[in-house]
Amino acid sequence: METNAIEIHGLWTQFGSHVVHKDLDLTVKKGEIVSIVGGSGSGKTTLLREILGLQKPARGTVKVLGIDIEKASVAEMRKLDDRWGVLFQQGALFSALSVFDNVALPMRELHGLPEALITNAVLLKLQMAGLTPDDANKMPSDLSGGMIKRVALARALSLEPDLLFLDEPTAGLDPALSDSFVELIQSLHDELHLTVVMVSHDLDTVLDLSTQIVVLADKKVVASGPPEDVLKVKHPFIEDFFLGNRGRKVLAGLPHLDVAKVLRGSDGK
Ligand SMILES: Nc1ncnc2c1ncn2[C@@H]1O[C@H](COP(=O)(O)OP(=O)(O)OP(=O)(O)O)[C@@H](O)[C@H]1O
Repeated sequence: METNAIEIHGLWTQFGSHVVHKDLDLTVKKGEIVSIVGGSGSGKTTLLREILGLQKPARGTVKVLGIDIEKASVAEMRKLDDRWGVLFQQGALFSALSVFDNVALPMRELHGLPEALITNAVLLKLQMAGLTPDDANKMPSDLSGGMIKRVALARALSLEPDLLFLDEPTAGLDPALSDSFVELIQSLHDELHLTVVMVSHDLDTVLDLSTQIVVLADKKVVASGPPEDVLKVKHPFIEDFFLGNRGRKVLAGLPHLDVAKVLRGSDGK
């Protein structure tokens, strides 16, 4: 059985003459919570789209759960679709469908399961995402931003994926909602043994959740590994993003990261 959830080798991405990724390599082991970080335009979302087979790289190979995305047959891609759940930045609920029908949609589309089974599964997914059975009959227009994210998460979990992709999961949430969403992702990861891959600009989310941080810069992965290792890599983006004033404050609240002690020790704060 494969131990890697994702393996990318020699990936090039080009739009016209604009090279976004140049000979990029990346490995994600199963069970990790991975954050992809990088400056604006560094190609984070594009990389996510290439991993999901929504966009074709100019060169290189992308394997997800052992399947080469480019060579995959329609049947293999369908199987992969069943094994991953995706939460895109624009929550993307169908506005004409109730919460229940939004969450049920992937099950109805892919499996033709009996309705009684779907009902039980939808209620369970809603509960997992911190919603109540009463929420099932609501329409998306009745929901707050935080609830929309939770419904979208329930839908991403609908086919019991092994892999969960999240694009900016806490964007647009206030700090309290963001914290509870982070806790939710953590507990889902722990309970369901998911591999989670997310793109995030949010330092708190990245440092609270990640077991692996992947830094995109200079058209490739310049650092990848546990947070305490990545924070020690000397690179201008890493220093700006993690070790500026804001980053130091967040790190000071996370004593489990050794690097925080190192930093506090190094400048006496
Ligand atoms: N379909 C496309 N056609 C042309 N250029 C594109 C296309 N998609 C992305 N790009 C370009 O590729 C680069 C990477 O874009 P991408 O959205 O992946 O970056 P990002 O790291 O996710 O950025 P941000 O943090 O701002 O969301 C950008 O310069 C973008 O303009």
